Amino acid sequence: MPLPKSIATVCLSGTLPDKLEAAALAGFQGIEIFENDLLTYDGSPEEVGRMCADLGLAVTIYQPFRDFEAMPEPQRRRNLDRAERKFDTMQALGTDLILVCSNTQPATLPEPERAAADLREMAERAAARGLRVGFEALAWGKQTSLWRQAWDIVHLADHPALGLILDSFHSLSRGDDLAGLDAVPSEKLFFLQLADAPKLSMDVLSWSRHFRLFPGQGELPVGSFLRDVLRAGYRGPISLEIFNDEFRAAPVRRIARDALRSLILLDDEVRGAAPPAGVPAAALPPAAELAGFEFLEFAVDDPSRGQLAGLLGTLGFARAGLHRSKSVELQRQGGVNLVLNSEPDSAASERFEMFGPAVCAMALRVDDPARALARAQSLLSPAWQERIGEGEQRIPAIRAPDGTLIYLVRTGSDIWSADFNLAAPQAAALPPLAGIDHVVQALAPGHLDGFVLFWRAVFGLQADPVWELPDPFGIVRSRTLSSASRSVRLPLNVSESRQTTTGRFVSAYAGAGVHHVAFAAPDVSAAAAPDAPMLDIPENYYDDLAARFGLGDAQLAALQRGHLLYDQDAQGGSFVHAYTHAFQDRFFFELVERRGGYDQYGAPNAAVRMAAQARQQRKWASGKGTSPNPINVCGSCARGRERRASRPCSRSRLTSATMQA
Ligand SMILES: O=C(O)c1ccc(O)c(O)c1
Ligand SMILES: [Mg+2]
Repeated sequence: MPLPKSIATVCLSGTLPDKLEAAALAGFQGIEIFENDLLTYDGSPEEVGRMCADLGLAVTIYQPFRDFEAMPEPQRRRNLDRAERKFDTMQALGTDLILVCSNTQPATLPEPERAAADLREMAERAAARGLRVGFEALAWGKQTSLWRQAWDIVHLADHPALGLILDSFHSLSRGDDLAGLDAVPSEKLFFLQLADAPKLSMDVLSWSRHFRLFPGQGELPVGSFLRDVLRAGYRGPISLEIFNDEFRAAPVRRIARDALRSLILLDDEVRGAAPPAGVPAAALPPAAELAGFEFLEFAVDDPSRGQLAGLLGTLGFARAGLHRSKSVELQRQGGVNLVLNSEPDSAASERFEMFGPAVCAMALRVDDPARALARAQSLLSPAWQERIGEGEQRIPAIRAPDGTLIYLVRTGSDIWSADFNLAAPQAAALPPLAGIDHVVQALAPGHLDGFVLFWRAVFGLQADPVWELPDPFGIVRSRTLSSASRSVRLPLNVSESRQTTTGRFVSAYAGAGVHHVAFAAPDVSAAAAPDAPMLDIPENYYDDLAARFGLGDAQLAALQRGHLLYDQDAQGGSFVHAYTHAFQDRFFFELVERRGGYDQYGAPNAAVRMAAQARQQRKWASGKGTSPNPINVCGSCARGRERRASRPCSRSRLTSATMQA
């Protein structure tokens, strides 16, 4: 049996009914009613209680009750009167548990005995109505800020209707752990709130109120926290309490689904390898073993298909096959398969019509597609059944949060000969590419955490901490996901600015999508044809390289000649890479060579790349230079519709932003 799952209304956006409906729809069994959500709602607590019951949601807790314990008179008496009124509210809502968070008032007395006496009195009054009181240490509480202090008070008060509430954020943000929790009788563990967060150095109150994340999105050891709580005998609901500015501004159903996905994953992780005694083992199918990308698929129309094939040709790609029945071709270079799809009335054409040329699907090599699909479904990612023609094979698929199709291909299987007329292999013009090294996605603001969770949960990828990359027109935040074997690497970029290369891509594309694809080249300096449209890198960059790494003149000259960028890691590994110009101001390609176990992405070079792209973009926009890819972009709104000169932009004047080739 999975643990019962609950969520606090404060995690979600919208009105109280919106929040309740979204929580129920996602599949939660319980809801914490956050006081502010009730105070600002214009229905009675009875109505709210009925709404919850109709939606099948148990009201797990009413919270918070603030600044209660250890106050001098006359506040002490007033607080007890206030408690009685909240008991009325609880009874109307249909919950028996209230959360008292530790007092933050400067006037709180430093007397645990007084705190215990007050909480005992409150619990006595609660018990008279069949209600219970749980005490939680806020990390910034005036006298009580650690769970052990809260427990000492609860222990001292010694009332059956008074217990302890644990909140992972308050403990983990302080670097505290749960050593000693075994000594707390399990019936005294009244409730458990879970929250993750990125590691930030800031005051803990602001950190808590704005930057909490769902478990699995941040960097706190929430899994081992939960494991310890279960070991101590807690068997109540696990409840999310996330204060996050982005979540409160996002569509409520998306966030509610992310929330439940995070708890399903956490529940599974905790019960996976070594479930605490008496807790049943995990039930999710294990994550797939990934063996890289079988292909990426681009949505194109006929003209852009030819143009894209042209650009790919400069990197040594050649047409390796045509689909038997559809307007689809396979471009191949060594171990890289790219599918160009211009079939009308398909998922690809739908994407193309909305956004212009774009990656519409990726195929991952997995050890067991059926198991990978079952895991995805358990984690709230339903199967996607793409329309297929008669006699064509069906490849299991799901959709990423941005709608990109993710095909699940059995490692080592041949998916090509059945549906494609394959050309006889030709002598390659350039040394073969080893494969797809990484695929970078640009996300709209507010989408990073949801994407991280999706990839971590469904495919078991690991997430690195966030990097901040300076674009000339704003900051790009980047977080990389990768499989343990590093066969799949997915950096995710997000930018608040619409002017950064990430921001311009996202606004042109009206959402998220693949922004660049990096190919693994055994020798980057030989991986592009002389006519490949490679991004110019300024001389200053090479001067700095010489200074930073002490490279010899010949090596520097070779790097500069090839428009190559360079990085080294502390272990002596190095990275040589180069970028193409963007295709139709959308996505671009990178060639990368990893030497000596280098495991990063050349982040120190990102600023140089983004500045070069911005410079190139301006050149084209001002009519200087020739874009390798003909495109008309609307100067003011930069939307995808403007890809065709013949179709004027509905939102503003169409300007020919780049020269026609
Ligand atoms: O930020 C707060 O005030 C607050 C209130 C109630 C909680 O349970 C909590 O963890 C934090
Ligand atoms: Mg809490």
